[in-house]
Amino acid sequence: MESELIAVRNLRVSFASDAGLARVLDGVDLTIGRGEIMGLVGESGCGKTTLARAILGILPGNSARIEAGSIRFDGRDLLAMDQDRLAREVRGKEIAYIPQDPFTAFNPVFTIGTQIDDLMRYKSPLLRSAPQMSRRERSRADRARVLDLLRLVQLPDPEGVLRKYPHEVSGGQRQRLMIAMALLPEPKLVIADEPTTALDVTVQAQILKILKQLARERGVAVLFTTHDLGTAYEICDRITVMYAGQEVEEAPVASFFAQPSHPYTRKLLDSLPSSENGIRGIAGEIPRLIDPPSGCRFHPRCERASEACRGTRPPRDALGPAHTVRCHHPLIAAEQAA
Ligand SMILES: Nc1ncnc2c1ncn2[C@@H]1O[C@H](COP(=O)(O)OP(=O)(O)OP(=O)(O)O)[C@@H](O)[C@H]1O
Repeated sequence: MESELIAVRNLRVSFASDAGLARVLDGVDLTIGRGEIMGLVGESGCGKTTLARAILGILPGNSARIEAGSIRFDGRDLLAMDQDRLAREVRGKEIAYIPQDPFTAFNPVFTIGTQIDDLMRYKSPLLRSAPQMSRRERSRADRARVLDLLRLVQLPDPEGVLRKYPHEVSGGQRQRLMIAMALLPEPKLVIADEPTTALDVTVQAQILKILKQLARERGVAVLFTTHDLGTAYEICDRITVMYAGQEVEEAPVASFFAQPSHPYTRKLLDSLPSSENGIRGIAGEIPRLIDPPSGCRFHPRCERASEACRGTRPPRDALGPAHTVRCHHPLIAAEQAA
């Protein structure tokens, strides 16, 4: 792994609901290196979006509670930072966001150009790198950068696109716009939350290729959440697997597919559709997060589970320099790992 950009440690987040307190993140650890593309995978409801939102500092204030943990980003603890400073200096600047549904991210009553100009007024990297520039010079320079980036995300007729309203461009074009807008402030980390689920498969592949290429060229790290292991294989350097609010394995892509160590990772891989097995689900059910299983939350669905798994959550064991697993009975032990 490159040098560390973000380190989430022991993050605990609960949501209050009428049915009780749901422990949605239960002591999550996650590390992403500079310029690294990290995939966050796991079944629906395992906490991927909640983790992404906690990093962005946009958990719903009325129901979510951060109970413990730290999020160190480029030398600062985001959870200890003043909320206004976080909004002014970090969110949308150093950490950018590409949402699942690009349509709701745009305001329907303004042209795309107006919305990009507004973004640049507050988030232009020139505010930092060339503070002496007049506003007019800055907006001219920003406009040139915007057009360059729109060409790089392969939008036809970039000038024309800027004059359009969000409903006048296709879903794929809106998502290309979101990638360009996320990269404009020159962030260090982009959080892409299932950025292509709303698109058809061919457009998905093109967009992911563009995201990967631009992130690589600019040395931007990406946290990429997805249900789809095939997509994670295509674009990620490493993959973190979450199960019911706990991270269970973090591995470089090659080891993830060749040497999965956590039984849940193995089952996720076995559930990929194949010509021999068809589609095989994972036996058992995801636990309720209001009264989750003790110890390792996967133990009720795990054939290898023992008393130890019911009793305590396994520690994070290193299998290799960038490969860790939390399991009392891992499929691959440290001495066998590549
Ligand atoms: N605002 C909220 N209030 C109460 N519970 C919530 C809230 N947001 C999320 N949750 C609960 O937190 C859990 C994790 O949800 P989250 O959206 O983080 O999962 P996910 O892995 O991103 O799922 P998906 O892949 O379906 O998007 C779920 O049980 C969900 O019901």
